[in-house]
Amino acid sequence: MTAQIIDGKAFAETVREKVAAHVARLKEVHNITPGLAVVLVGEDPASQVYVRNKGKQTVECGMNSYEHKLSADTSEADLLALIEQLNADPAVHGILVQLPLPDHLDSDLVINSIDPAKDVDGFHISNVGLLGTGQKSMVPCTPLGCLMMLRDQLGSLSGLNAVVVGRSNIVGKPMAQLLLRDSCTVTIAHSRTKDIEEVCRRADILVAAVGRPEMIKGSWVKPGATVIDVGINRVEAPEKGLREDGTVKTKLVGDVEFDSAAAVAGAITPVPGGVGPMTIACLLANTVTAACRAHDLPEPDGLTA
Ligand SMILES: Nc1nc2c(c(=O)[nH]1)N[C@@H](CN(C=O)c1ccc(C(=O)N[C@@H](CCC(=O)O)C(=O)O)cc1)CN2
Repeated sequence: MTAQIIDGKAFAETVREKVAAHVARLKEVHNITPGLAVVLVGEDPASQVYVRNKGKQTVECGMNSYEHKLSADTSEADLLALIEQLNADPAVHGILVQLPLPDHLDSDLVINSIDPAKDVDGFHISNVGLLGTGQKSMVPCTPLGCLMMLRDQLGSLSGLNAVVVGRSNIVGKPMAQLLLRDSCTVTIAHSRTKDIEEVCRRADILVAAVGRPEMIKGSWVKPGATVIDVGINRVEAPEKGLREDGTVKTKLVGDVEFDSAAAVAGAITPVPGGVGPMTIACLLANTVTAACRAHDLPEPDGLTA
C-alpha cells in the first residue's frame, strides 16, 4: 500500500477545537451562545445515531443543542409549524432536518421552509443558488469537509483535474461547485457517463459519492491521485462470522475499493474514519458561522469555504 491515509477523525477533532475556541470567545466577549436545533422524524436507526452524535458534539463544543424528535407519522403541517417556530427563535442559530424524511413528507418543501440564514445544511434553494454563483452562503457539510481535507492535503487546488462521481444535491453537485470555485477543472460523472473508468483515470482529485459499495477500483485511479471516498455502505462480512441470531455480521465500506485504490493513489480517505466525522464537525462550524452572521460579527478563520 503506497497511499497516505487521510485521517478524517483526527482532522475533525482539529475543526471541533477551532469551533470550541470561537464559541468560548463569542460567550466571553459578546455573551452569545450559538444554538443548533436538530429535527428527527421517525426512528431510522442510522439517523438516530447521527442525531445523537450531533447533539453530543454540539454540547461538547460549548453550544446549545435543541433536539426535536417527532413520530414517523408526523404531518407535513406539524413539521412546517415546528420549523416556523425555530425560524423565529433568536436562541436558535442553526436548524437541521435529518434526512431522509419518511416518504409522505416533501423534503424540498420542508428544507425550503427553513430560514436560509439558519440553514446550516446549506440545502435551501437560496443557499444552493448563492453557492452556484460564488456568493456567500451556507455550504453543505459533507462537501465542505471534503474541501477542507483536500486543501490541507494539496494546498492550492488551482488547475487540477477533479472528477466527482455522483450528482446528488447533497454531495455531488455542491462538491463540484466548491472545486470549481477553487479553480479545478471539474467533471461530474454518473451512472450514464460513457467510459467512466477512463474519465476517473484522468482525475488528480477523485471524489466518490455514488452510494455503490466499492464501485471504484484501483485500476480507475490515476497514480498519485487524491481520492476522497464519501460512500458509507453497510455490507455483509462473512469473514467476521455470525451474530448470535445466526445472521451474517456486517461492515462499512466506501464507494472505493480501498486496498486496490490505496495501492495506486497518493492519498486516500478511509471508510469509516474519513469523510464521515468531518460531516458533523462542519455542521458545528456552520452553526458558529451562522451565529456570527446573525450578530454581524467576524466569522471564524478556516471554518468556511
Ligand atoms: N440533514 C442531513 N441529513 C443527512 C446528512 C447531512 O449532512 N444532513 N448526511 C448523512 C448522514 N450524516 C449526517 O447527518 C452522517 C453520516 C456519517 C457520519 C459518520 O461519522 N460516519 C462514520 C461511520 C459511522 C457508522 O459507524 O455508521 C464514518 O464514516 O467514519 C456522520 C454523519 C445523511 N443524512
